[in-house]
Amino acid sequence: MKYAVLGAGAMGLRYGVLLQDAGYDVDFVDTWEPQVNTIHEQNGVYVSRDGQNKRLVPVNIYFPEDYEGDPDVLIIFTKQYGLAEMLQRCSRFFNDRQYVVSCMNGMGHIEKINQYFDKEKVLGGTALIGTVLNQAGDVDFIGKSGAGSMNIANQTEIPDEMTHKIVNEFQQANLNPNLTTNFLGTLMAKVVFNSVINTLCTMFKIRMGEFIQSDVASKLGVQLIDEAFDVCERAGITLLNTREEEWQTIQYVSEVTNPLHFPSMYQDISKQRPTEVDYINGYIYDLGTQYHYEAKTHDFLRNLVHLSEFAGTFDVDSYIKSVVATK
Ligand SMILES: NC(=O)C1=CN([C@@H]2O[C@H](COP(=O)(O)OP(=O)(O)OC[C@H]3O[C@@H](n4cnc5c(N)ncnc54)[C@H](OP(=O)(O)O)[C@@H]3O)[C@@H](O)[C@H]2O)C=CC1
Ligand SMILES: CC(C)(CO)C(=O)C(=O)O
Repeated sequence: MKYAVLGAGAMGLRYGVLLQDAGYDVDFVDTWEPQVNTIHEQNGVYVSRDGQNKRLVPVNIYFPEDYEGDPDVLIIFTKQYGLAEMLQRCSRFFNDRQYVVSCMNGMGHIEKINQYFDKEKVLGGTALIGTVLNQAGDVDFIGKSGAGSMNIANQTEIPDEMTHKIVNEFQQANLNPNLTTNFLGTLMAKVVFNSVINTLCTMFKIRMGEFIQSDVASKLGVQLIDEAFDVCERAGITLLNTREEEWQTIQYVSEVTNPLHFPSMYQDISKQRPTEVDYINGYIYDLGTQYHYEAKTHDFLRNLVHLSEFAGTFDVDSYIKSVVATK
C-alpha cells in the first residue's frame, strides 16, 4: 500500500523509514520549513540507531501545498497542538477511501481527525518506541532493531480487511503491532504510561533508565497510576492493563527497551518548544473533574511542567536589568 506520513518529525520518520525499508511506498509531508528544506538539500534524512551507524536514507518529502500523491493510508505524527494546522493544510488531498493511523501521545487528536475522516477509517494506536530528532534532517532510532512495540485499535473496535493489511505491513516493518478491540482503553493506557514517565523524566532531566533506578520511582509511578485508574474507572474506560501491569510495562520499557531514551516531552523542553502535558496529565485531570474526582497529583505535575516551560523561555537577563533599573 502507499503511505503518506503527515508530520515528518522523530516518529513520523521512524514509521515511514521502517515501512520504506520493508519495501512499501512512502511519502512524507511536513510544515516545518527547516526539516523539508534540509532533507531536500541533503537528498535524504540521516538515520542512526542509538547514536551509531549514521546513514543517509533518501526520502520524498513535501510541504502540504506541494503534495500531489494519492496515498491509501495516512500516518499522522504531529504534536497534539500542531495537528489542527496540519490537517487543515493537508485536507486538499484527503478522500473518503483513505485510512488514517495515528499513534500520537495524549488525547485530543481523535476528535480533530474525525472532522475529516469517518470513524470507520480511523485507527488509533500507541507506540512504545523511542525516537529523537537531533536536528532538522537527522533522526536517531532508540533501541535495537525490532525492540519496540505498539498497540493499534479501530475506532469502531471492529477490524476490517484493510486493518489486517495495515497491521501485516507494520509487522513487516518490524513495528511489532498488537491489534486490540478496546479503542479508548488502548489509548488511555499509553496516556497513563506517559503521565508517569514523560512528565517525571522531563522534570528532572533524566533518561528512562535513570528514573527506573531510583528508590522512589515505584512510589511516584504507582501514585500517578492509581489516580489515573480511579479517573478511568469513573469514566467507564476499561484500560488495556491492570494497575500492576501498567507499572510493570513502565519498568520493562525503561529498563529493557528504552533505557537511554529521554522521553519526547523532555526533548520539547530542551528545544524550548511547548510540551503535550495538557493532553496527558492535564487530560487525566480534566476527565476526572467531569466525574467529580480531582486527580490532584496530575494537576500539580501539569503545572510544574508549565513552570518548567516558562523557566526555559524566560529572558532572565532582561528581567534582571529591569529590576536593577527600577531600584
Ligand atoms: N519521540 C518519541 O519517542 C515518541 C513520540 N510520540 C508522540 O508522537 C507524536 C509526534 O512526536 P515526535 O515525532 O517526537 O515529534 P517531533 O517534534 O519530532 O515532530 C513533530 C512535528 O513537529 C515539528 N517540529 C519538530 N521539531 C521542530 C522544531 N525544532 N521546531 C519547530 N517544529 C518542529 C515538525 O513539523 P510540523 O511543524 O509540521 O508539525 C514535526 O513534523 C507526539 O504526539 C509524541 O508525543 C509517541 C511515542 C514516542
Ligand atoms: C517514552 C516513549 C518512547 C514510550 O516508550 C514515549 O512515548 C515518548 O518518548 O514520548
